[in-house]
Amino acid sequence: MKITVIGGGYVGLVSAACFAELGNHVTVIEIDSKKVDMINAGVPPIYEKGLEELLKKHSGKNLVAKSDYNDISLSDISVICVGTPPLKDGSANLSYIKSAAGSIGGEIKKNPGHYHVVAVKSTVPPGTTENIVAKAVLEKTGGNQEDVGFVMNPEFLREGLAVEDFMNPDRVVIGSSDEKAGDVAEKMYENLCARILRTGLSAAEMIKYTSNAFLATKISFSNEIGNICKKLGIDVYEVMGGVGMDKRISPMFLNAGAGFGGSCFPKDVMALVSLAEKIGEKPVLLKSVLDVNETQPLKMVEILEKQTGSLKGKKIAVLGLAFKDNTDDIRESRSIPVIKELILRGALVSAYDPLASSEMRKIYPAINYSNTAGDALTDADGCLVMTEWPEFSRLSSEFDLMKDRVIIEGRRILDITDSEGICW
Ligand SMILES: NC(=O)c1ccc[n+]([C@@H]2O[C@H](COP(=O)([O-])OP(=O)(O)OC[C@H]3O[C@@H](n4cnc5c(N)ncnc54)[C@H](O)[C@@H]3O)[C@@H](O)[C@H]2O)c1
Ligand SMILES: O=c1ccn([C@@H]2O[C@H](COP(=O)(O)OP(=O)(O)O[C@H]3O[C@H](CO)[C@@H](O)[C@H](O)[C@H]3O)[C@@H](O)[C@H]2O)c(=O)[nH]1
Repeated sequence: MKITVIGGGYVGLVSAACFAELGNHVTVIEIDSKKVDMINAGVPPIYEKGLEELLKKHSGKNLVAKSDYNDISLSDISVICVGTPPLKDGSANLSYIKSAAGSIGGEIKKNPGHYHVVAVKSTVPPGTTENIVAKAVLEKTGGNQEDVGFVMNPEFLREGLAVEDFMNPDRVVIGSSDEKAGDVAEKMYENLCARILRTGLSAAEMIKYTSNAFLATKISFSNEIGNICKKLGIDVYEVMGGVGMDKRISPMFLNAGAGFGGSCFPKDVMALVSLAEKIGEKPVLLKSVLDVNETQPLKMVEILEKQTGSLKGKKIAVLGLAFKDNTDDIRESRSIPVIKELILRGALVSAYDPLASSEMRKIYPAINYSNTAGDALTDADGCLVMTEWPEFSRLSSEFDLMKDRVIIEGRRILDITDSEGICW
């Protein structure tokens, strides 16, 4: 089928490449012309495992990028994948969604009699597809509801594993305004072996927020238990290993340490808090999830300073800048508040990340960036491990290069014994 993907970022580009791999004809509409050129040249603007291979295979054939919205109503479905970043009050900024929906509506108007589905894949608060997207589209089409259907099809991929997650989803949720619209959306996935859940529009929107809030809650819960365990001298990883063996709990997302970063968990929990407060609810638990996550990285610096004494003038190696492994994305990375605190306390930061140094340089141009973990560790008075990069688990003799072997583990990734490193 013919699919138009609006927005060529993490979700849009990965979805577009995977839809092409599934045998569809895909057009990506992206307002950033640099990204358009890169996509058409088969070069991914972001790092994501497996994406380059898919672009090389499909770009210029059944995957094309462009900046204008012309002719999109000739495709069967438009899938909106633009950003929904947080506003100052924590609520989701829906201006990109509104603008994309208006542009789609303008094109649908030019092609009467051709049925087109508008699907939202971006994470949006309940009611958005119906009250903002459909409204913006129908305003442009003059209220013609015959030729258009609406779908909310949330995306659950994780960065770093995006292609794999897209191709092997636990479920595909399709919320729709009516059966016909939902059937068109379901067809996009027909070559994928996936469990499909059909719901209403608002339920699909809420499933996405609730999934992220629940996963973030598991992490903050593990961090709180980890902090208690630490005071009691108990290994929280041993504890959570046992807890996660209960099928009702599952072992996933119970890793304590530096807390959660990324463009989704912090933003989506904040948006849910903001939404709850607007309708007169007191989201006590969700607020605590964010509170625990804010203090967690600073705890690492406090533990470090307890070991090293004053950080003033001390060289501190920060291993890992990306918010998680296998990505160059530093959005809400826990390294950001940690580096800020280290600088405030007078430390000399020496950072290393396999992919994300150039991104972090935009925020902290004055700290030292090393080309290897060994360089960052040489003569260091202390080390903080911030990202679960697999290459860090193989580090060993590199720690001998430190002046003092003070290692604070934020991700429990190192293959060193507990007596050598301090972790949750
Ligand atoms: N990043 C993830 O892992 C992930 C996973 C699931 C869901 N989501 C959700 O998906 C949405 C997109 O996230 P992302 O990380 O891909 O964002 P992103 O910022 O990487 O990409 C958004 C893209 O949309 C483009 N854009 C903005 N307005 C446009 C317009 N009117 N027309 C065409 N292009 C436009 C931007 O230039 C940008 O390239 C968000 O709502 C996010 O919460 C993200
Ligand atoms: O046990 C854990 C697991 C993860 N993390 C941290 O949590 C953050 C998020 O990790 P992850 O969920 O793997 O990556 P994201 O790409 O942010 O994916 C989340 O956010 C996406 C955007 O909404 C969703 O689509 C995914 O389902 C959801 O997992 C990272 O900083 C991890 O280091 C922990 O601290 N402990």
